[in-house]
Amino acid sequence: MRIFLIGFMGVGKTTFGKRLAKRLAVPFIDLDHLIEEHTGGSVADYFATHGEDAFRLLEKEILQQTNFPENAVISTGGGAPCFFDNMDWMNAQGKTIYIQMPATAIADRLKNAKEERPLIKGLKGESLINFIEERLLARELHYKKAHLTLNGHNLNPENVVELL
Ligand SMILES: Nc1ncnc2c1ncn2[C@@H]1O[C@H](COP(=O)(O)OP(=O)(O)O)[C@@H](O)[C@H]1O
Ligand SMILES: O=C(O)C1=C[C@@H](OP(=O)(O)O)[C@@H](O)[C@H](O)C1
Ligand SMILES: [Mg+2]
Repeated sequence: MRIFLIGFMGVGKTTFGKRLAKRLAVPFIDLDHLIEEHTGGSVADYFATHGEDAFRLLEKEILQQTNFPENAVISTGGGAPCFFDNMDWMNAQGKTIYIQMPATAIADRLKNAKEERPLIKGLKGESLINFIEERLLARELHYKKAHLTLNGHNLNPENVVELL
């Protein structure tokens, strides 16, 4: 089975994706990592040099033009499902799993992981939480189209296996 993990920055898509892939004994693929292989630099560098619009175009191209294995766990960047027809595309190509967490918990997770995330780099405290709350509200329209929703607080590969 081809599984796409989606959800806001910091909910643990990359971390949990690796564990889930290991449990299912299938390859793990991170979309941001594919983009970085393609550009030869970091996502943060790409944002800084080319801006978000160019990143979204590239993200779509890499997502929709990669021949993902039939059996794989793919973690996506938090914005990927929210641009172009990426969410419908993923829903047609595999099983989509939305990892859900409240904004305050996401802010906690992101406190020490901001540098590599250009959208939140300069934010802290209330302004970080406010930014996450606003974006999450808009993005959930897309995230909620996922086949399955999991609580990001207690992710366990065993539970997912039972749901598949
Ligand atoms: N289950 C977890 N419990 C606590 N911290 C976690 C957990 N999963 C991920 N993290 C931490 O949260 C941050 C974001 O995780 P990451 O997997 O990169 O999320 P995403 O890919 O969704 O942005 C990292 O610092 C990571 O170490
Ligand atoms: O939410 C977003 O728009 C982004 C999330 C990041 O991935 P993670 O969700 O893995 O942090 C990365 O793709 C880029 O910084 C933009
Ligand atoms: Mg990630």
